[in-house]
Amino acid sequence: MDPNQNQGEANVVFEAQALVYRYVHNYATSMSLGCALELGIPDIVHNYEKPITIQELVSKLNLPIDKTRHLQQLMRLLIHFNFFSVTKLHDQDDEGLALDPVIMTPWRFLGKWFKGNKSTVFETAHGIPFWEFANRNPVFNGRFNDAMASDSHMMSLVIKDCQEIFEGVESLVDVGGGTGLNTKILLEAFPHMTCTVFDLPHVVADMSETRNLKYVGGDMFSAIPSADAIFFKNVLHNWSDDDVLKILKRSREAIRFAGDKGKVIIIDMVLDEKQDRREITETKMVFDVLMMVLVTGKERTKVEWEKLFGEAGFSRYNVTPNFGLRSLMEVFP
Ligand SMILES: C[S@@+](CC[C@H](N)C(=O)[O-])C[C@H]1O[C@@H](n2cnc3c(N)ncnc32)[C@H](O)[C@@H]1O
Ligand SMILES: C/C=C/c1ccc(O)c(OC)c1
Repeated sequence: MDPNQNQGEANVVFEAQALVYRYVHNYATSMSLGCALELGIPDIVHNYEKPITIQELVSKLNLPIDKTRHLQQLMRLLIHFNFFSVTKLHDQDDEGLALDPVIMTPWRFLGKWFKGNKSTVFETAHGIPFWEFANRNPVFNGRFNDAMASDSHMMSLVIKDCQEIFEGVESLVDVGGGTGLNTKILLEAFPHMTCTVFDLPHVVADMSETRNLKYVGGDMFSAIPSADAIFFKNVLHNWSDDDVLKILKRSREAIRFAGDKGKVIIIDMVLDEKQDRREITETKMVFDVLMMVLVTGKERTKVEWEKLFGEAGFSRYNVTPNFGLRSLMEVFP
């Protein structure tokens, strides 16, 4: 037998093993990252006046001195993954949510769900759907809403790049607007606007309103308050095509009296395997499956979005990409 051929076969096997090891142990990266956040490492590294040494980090963290080399191991992994270049981890407090047992447990039920007839994986694991769970568990509800709000820093960047999209708008409803941080940021840039944050009653209970910021509790499948612009950020990817169609039809009704000014503004992911870098597509596909596991949602390609807009009776739309993972879509009646 040709010894080279044997070696070739061995290589294929070892390559396959390395690939499987890499992904089957992916959670080690998540958990190490979670540990760094739990210990408050990003803030210490960021606030230190010069590059920090492991010894200094150990003493800042008040860790037992014999943990020094283990911290070195943890940090080597995280630095290898670039988490500490350009203060990436600083000011981002939403990653913790992904490691919450409420979010992680359903993954163990994915196979069972495939074979069963529950509508979501989350329900297979927890017995009730995601939004119902949030409604019944104030602690998780608070944690989830805070994590969602921490993504709002992207809103100031959106506003900076998309002034003209909001300029003619006099009234806006932020549907599924959570605790309202996105809307507050929008109102800082456009103080003449009148905004309504519309979300489930348990999310908007006890929020303090101002002259031009109101909170309304309700169900977007029943009715959406009227305005010039209906805004959805990170909402439609939570829902199936049938559900998005219903929500879009409600949105069309809500802008019925706005005339030429009426439009729907959507910030969500657009899958684009051809244009996006491989890692970006990877992250979007992970979110796609995450939406399948937690709720009844999915991520969509431009063609899939377009089909829904058409079916809901809208006549044209445009897409502004370039917000990292998210794009902004304007949809017109
Ligand atoms: C993923 S969060 C997005 C929050 C916020 N828009 C943001 O970008 O951070 C989805 C929101 O939809 C809300 N939601 C779920 N079902 C709803 C319904 N039937 N009617 C109105 N809002 C709903 C949830 O309570 C949650 O605040
Ligand atoms: C861990 C991340 C969870 C998450 C992120 C974005 C969403 O829209 C969402 O809705 C259920 C959940």
